Amino acid sequence: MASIELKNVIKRYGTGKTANQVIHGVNAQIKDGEFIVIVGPSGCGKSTLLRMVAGLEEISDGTISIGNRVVNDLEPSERDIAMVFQNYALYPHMSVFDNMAYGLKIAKVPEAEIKTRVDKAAKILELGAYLDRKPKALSGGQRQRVAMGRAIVRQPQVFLFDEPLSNLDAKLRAQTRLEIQKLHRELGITSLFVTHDQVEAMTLAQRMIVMNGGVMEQFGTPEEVYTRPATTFVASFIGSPPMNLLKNAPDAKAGVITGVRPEHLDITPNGWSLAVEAVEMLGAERLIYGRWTHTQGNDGEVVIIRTEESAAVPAIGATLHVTPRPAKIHHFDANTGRRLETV
Ligand SMILES: Nc1ncnc2c1ncn2[C@@H]1O[C@H](COP(=O)(O)OP(=O)(O)OP(=O)(O)O)[C@@H](O)[C@H]1O
Repeated sequence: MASIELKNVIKRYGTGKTANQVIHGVNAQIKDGEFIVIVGPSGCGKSTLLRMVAGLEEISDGTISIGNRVVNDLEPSERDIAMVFQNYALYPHMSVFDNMAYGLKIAKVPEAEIKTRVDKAAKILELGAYLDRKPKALSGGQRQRVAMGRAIVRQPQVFLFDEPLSNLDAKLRAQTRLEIQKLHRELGITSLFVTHDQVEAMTLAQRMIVMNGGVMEQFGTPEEVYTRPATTFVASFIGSPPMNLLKNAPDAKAGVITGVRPEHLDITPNGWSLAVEAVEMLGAERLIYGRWTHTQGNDGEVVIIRTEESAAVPAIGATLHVTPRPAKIHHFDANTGRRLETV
């Protein structure tokens, strides 16, 4: 097992005038045994970051260390990592056993040792009954587990996961998420897990790196990221529906964005005045969309309120008053998007 350190890591594709910088100086210290999720929208650079740790992409500037050893110039095979890909990358003509054993055979691990390690991984992943099958005779979830098994048997210092769950349906994704958590509890191997799915990030991460446009916007526990987002981007990316980010709240100061999550707005006799535009029933809860009544014309700003499904349903067009819970109000600089601690 090992810690991982990223120091001012930069990635450029191309050179000279055509160079395109896609990672803009990422700094992060990952502790030995931590499970870290890198999350962000498509194109934000999360795969590039992971592939630089893996050694599949060159690092343009900065350093990456694994277990106190700078790995910038090391081949992937020298980094003591194992990677699980989105498409599993299994060999179709090999049995499950051989798929898991392949890397060890190449590394000339003795046969008895290979068998011990594959059997142990198969037991952990409940693949024991499938060792003779070919990948095509497995379900998507089972293939996924074989891909993980292949990573486990290598006994690496670090696991790298690149969207490993995105080919699974919603139910299997939720189930595999739990299996990955269990695996991490049992093996305790430092892990970096890339996803664009905020629910996956929130549920799997001990700490998460939120990326946007090649910049690390925040690095913190899911709780920190949710309760104290560092920027308007993080506030709107994590949480569904997203945090209301309001320029026109009645009590707002110029240049300050007021942030409040839909669940932190209470319907009260007085308070912010909104005209109800739509109501959505989501099962256990209801979303109400309201537009300011105090701004002239249509400023495009809609406030979302989350209520319990048992709460009274307002009529479309009715005026609704809501009050944000004082301890749950956030403020952001309208220019930089950064969190303001005092307003
Ligand atoms: N080989 C390449 N040459 C030039 N630009 C690239 C190359 N690979 C990736 N990029 C660019 O780098 C940026 C980051 O890509 P990356 O694949 O890391 O994003 P991502 O966050 O993993 O996205 P996704 O979730 O869609 O996979 C993108 O703008 C992409 O177009």
